[in-house]
Amino acid sequence: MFIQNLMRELLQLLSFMKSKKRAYILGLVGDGIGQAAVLVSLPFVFKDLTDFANTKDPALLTRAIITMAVMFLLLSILSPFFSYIYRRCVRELIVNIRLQVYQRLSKLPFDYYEQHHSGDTMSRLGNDVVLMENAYAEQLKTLSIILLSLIGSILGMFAMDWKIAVVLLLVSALTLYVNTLFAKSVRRIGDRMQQQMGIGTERLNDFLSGLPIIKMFHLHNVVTARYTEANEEVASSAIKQGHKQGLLEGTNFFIQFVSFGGMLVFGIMMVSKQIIGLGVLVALVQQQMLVTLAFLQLGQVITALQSSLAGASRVVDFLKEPLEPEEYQKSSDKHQHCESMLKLEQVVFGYNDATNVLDGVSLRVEQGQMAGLVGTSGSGKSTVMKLLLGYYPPVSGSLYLLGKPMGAYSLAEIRSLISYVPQDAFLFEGTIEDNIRYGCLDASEEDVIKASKAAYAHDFIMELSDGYQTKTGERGAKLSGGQRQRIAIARAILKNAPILLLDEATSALDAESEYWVQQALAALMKDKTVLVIAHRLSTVEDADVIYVMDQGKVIEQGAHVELMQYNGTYANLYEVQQRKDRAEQVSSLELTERRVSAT
Ligand SMILES: Nc1ncnc2c1ncn2[C@@H]1O[C@H](COP(=O)(O)OP(=O)(O)OP(=O)(O)O)[C@@H](O)[C@H]1O
Repeated sequence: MFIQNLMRELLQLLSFMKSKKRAYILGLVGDGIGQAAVLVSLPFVFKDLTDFANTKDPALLTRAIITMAVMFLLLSILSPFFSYIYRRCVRELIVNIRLQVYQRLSKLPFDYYEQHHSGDTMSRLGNDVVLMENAYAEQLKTLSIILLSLIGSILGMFAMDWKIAVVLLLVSALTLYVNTLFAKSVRRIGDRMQQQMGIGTERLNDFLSGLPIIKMFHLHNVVTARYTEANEEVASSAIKQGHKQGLLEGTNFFIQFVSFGGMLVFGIMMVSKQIIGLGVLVALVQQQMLVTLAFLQLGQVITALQSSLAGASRVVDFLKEPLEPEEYQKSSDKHQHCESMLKLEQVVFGYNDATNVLDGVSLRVEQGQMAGLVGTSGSGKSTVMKLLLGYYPPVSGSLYLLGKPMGAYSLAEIRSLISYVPQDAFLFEGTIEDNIRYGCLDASEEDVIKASKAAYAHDFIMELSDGYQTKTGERGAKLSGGQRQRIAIARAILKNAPILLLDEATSALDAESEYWVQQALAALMKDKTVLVIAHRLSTVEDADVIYVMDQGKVIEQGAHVELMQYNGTYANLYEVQQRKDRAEQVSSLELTERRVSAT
């Protein structure tokens, strides 16, 4: 069963080579034959030399010298050649696998990213692919040399004396059995260790992305303890693995010591009774040592291969993750039409089967209108955006864009119709120009500058040391929150999609930054159909229509004045926010007065 599984996984590993499989096997076996041939021929050379010492027959000496010369010549010419062939295949394959992992990562459905920690994925791109590379480049090569020298040595033993060869083979079978017994549990520990390393990477990732929060809340000890815990678990598994390996090696040594000792004693007795010659005994001892070494290495390489196969199978699993379909979910209403630019009709949706996060939501935004989406935290506002972006299909109900059901579009088309500006403006590592151009990759330099001017970003960009070529740093860390937002808005302006989804930033910007961001947003919204999630209700006071959400339902809708007159949830929320704003203004005034009087 173990051997079957091992073979299945090895074949799976080889299947990745696809068209390069033959070249890889040729290189591997060619290199293996070169190295194994030298090892296997050495006992015959020793036999000839020993017999020459006894008989003084010069033909034996000549044969020994020619055999050695041919073998070493083969090794020095052919081995580097074959080694180059298979190493090249491995390098190309690993680059390709990394690319496949990366490409799959970018094409997975949205819920994959929400369900999996980025550290786990980093671990697959890093640790697991390195383990896979080890399997191709090192362990399979060692395995091929071991197996070839094992086969050669066993055949050599039979050529010397078949009866002794049978006894030695039985000992070898026992060693192989013990090795496979150990390898199973080492594999289990290897699997666990890979998972724990993944958790360690997740925690390291959290540490790096959350560094400002860690410093602010003095969480060093907490996060270090979490990382140490993951690290200690890896260490404990590594110790267990080391313990098993030690036991395996000890057992192997014991078996081989007994067989080697027995071989020497019985061999000398047979030589003294002239059943076999001294040359044959010397060659058999050599072959016995080779077989011993091969089995010891076989144990080690199978153990190491277990860890690599565990890594490889995680990569294989990842590459089997279903991709996001190119088409949006098909529905029977594909040919229906509606007058609105954007519409949700009785939409029901839940992230899992247990609860509905949206429970029959209906809303519409007409061409050129601005609609606000407000409500308590967790009421489902961002979920509405995710459905409009095609990240998730609804359980029931219909969504329309530009008068057509979303099912009439491909996902790429849906996303080309929409510009989405999230709360946290994300910038990629690279220059400011690159970041703006992501809105439209064909845009000229003039277009980029025009969009930046419209987003009130041009002036501050020109004040930076390298202007548009300034590096943004990881996630835009070298820029302020307001600057990041204006660059993200310039990107959206460049995209020029007819529908705009905005998630208003809740992060406190200073009054000046906020002013410029508002100006940039006004430029972005011009002539667009806009749906904006508003956390400060004052931002949607001028909206054509406001939808108030609560627990996955739209509970009120209308213009600001109408909703205030209705005196329901919206009016209540508005009053609460006004009181809060007034209280904040008073306390900031008091603070300023205290500072003035203190000076
Ligand atoms: N990926 C997810 N998996 C499971 N549940 C989720 C997921 N995302 C959101 N939810 C749940 O769905 C509900 C609605 O979340 P949503 O983010 O849409 O609310 P929201 O109104 O935008 O809240 P906020 O104003 O705080 O951003 C919440 O109960 C939330 O816990």
